[in-house]
Amino acid sequence: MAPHQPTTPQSATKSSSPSSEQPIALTLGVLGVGGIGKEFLFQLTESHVLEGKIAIAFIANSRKEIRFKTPFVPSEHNRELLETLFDGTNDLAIWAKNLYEVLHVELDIVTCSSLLERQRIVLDDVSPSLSDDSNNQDISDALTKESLGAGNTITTKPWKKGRYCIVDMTSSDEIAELYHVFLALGVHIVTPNKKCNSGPTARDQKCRGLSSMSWSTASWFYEATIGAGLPIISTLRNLTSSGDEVYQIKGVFSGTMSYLFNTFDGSTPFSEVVKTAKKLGYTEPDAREDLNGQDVARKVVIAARESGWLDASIEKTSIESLVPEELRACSSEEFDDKFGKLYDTVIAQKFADAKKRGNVLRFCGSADLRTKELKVELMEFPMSHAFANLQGSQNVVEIESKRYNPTDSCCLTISGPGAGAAVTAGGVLGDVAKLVARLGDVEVLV
Ligand SMILES: NC(=O)C1=CN([C@@H]2O[C@H](COP(=O)(O)OP(=O)(O)OC[C@H]3O[C@@H](n4cnc5c(N)ncnc54)[C@H](OP(=O)(O)O)[C@@H]3O)[C@@H](O)[C@H]2O)C=CC1
Ligand SMILES: N[C@@H](CC=O)C(=O)O
Repeated sequence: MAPHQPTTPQSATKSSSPSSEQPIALTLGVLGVGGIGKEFLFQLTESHVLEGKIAIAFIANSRKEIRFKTPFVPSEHNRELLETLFDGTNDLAIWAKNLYEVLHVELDIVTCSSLLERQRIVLDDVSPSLSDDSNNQDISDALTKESLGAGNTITTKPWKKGRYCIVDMTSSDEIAELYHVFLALGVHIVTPNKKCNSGPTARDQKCRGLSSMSWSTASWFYEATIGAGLPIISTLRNLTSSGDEVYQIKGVFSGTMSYLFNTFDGSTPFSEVVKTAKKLGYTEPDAREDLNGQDVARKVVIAARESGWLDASIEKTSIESLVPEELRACSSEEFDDKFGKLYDTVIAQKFADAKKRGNVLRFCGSADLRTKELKVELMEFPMSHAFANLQGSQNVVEIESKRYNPTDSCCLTISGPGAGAAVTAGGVLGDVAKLVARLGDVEVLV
């Protein structure tokens, strides 16, 4: 493989990682160190409960990767130092330099310049022998259930099968495209990235199959794909796995859209409120993904699939977009420049009209499993309605089922902050903790 370009000295003095003495439960490959990924690493270094159980094999953004020669164990004695090193910069080359010079951690820094290269580097980390293949498609095709065969094992190097987990904190579809390869290799996935579980149904079902079949040891956890750290997916799973029947899920699924309509009162231009939501870390990497309803549509599709409607899809969803037609395909700079000019007065008028009727605006999503309808739309609610009384980035999700229904009792309602680094990274770390608990504290690895 060509892309390996070590820019750090190869022979470090010593590793400060106490890994060789620790009963490591899980080794992580961390993809994406933006708002969520960085907070995830902070929380991991702060977690007393997980301390000493987790090692990190690599940390990557879209351009670079820090590859630890011995999986690195964030621990009590390097926590303060790590927080200082990670603070204030997203530049992996600087992290690598500090980790090497200050903590004497042995590592390589690998540079990649294309998505394909990124895929190859990740596959190389997960299983070096497989990524020597000339074509990723060959690799994917080779890893079908048939070719693996029941009971067959592939030994991932240098980690033992079942003890390695990719934490995907990107929003990349190309990384989602690799999930079935990871799962087929027995590599677990934990992610807040919605691209796979809301994406093409065939791909989603392949991954669901791979993570639930008895011959596969790999798990796929994605609680943070709806409501950030709120227990929405686990609740839907509890209902369906215990025989309840989900009829409908509806609510305010977007932290960004909730913040926008809870905050906008006509005094500050709407486009300025969007910029604040971005600064607060609520928006998708491209805020248009929130404003055009795609992010809510993904969550509605995920909720529907978790409730048993497996071929629910974005294509079947009726979506109202708040992004003007002429700004849908332009650069993000052009969008930032023109959105206010084109849309501020439009939304101010909608707000004023709703107010005259004694109502507020809320951007909602719904999945009706009886009528097979999926909707994302801007709606009006009177102040007496639960959806009207939200604050900040608060989400509210109402689940109507055979057991929880408005006739006999009332819906099951889950509510709380639905976006932002702390709660989302917490949700991701919660999934990692679940995985560690599932695997048990068996002493393996490193
Ligand atoms: N923000 C929130 O409140 C919530 C976010 N999420 C989800 O969490 C994920 C991350 O969001 P957030 O941290 O805000 O996004 P950011 O844009 O802040 O960070 C994304 C990170 O992913 C990296 N990346 C992108 N493509 C690749 C790739 N192909 N390979 C490796 N790394 C890549 C980026 O690298 P680079 O800098 O080089 O581009 C960057 O480090 C998204 O899927 C989002 O939908 C889910 C729930 C809530
Ligand atoms: N952009 C999303 C982030 C979480 O999924 C939102 O605002 O809800």
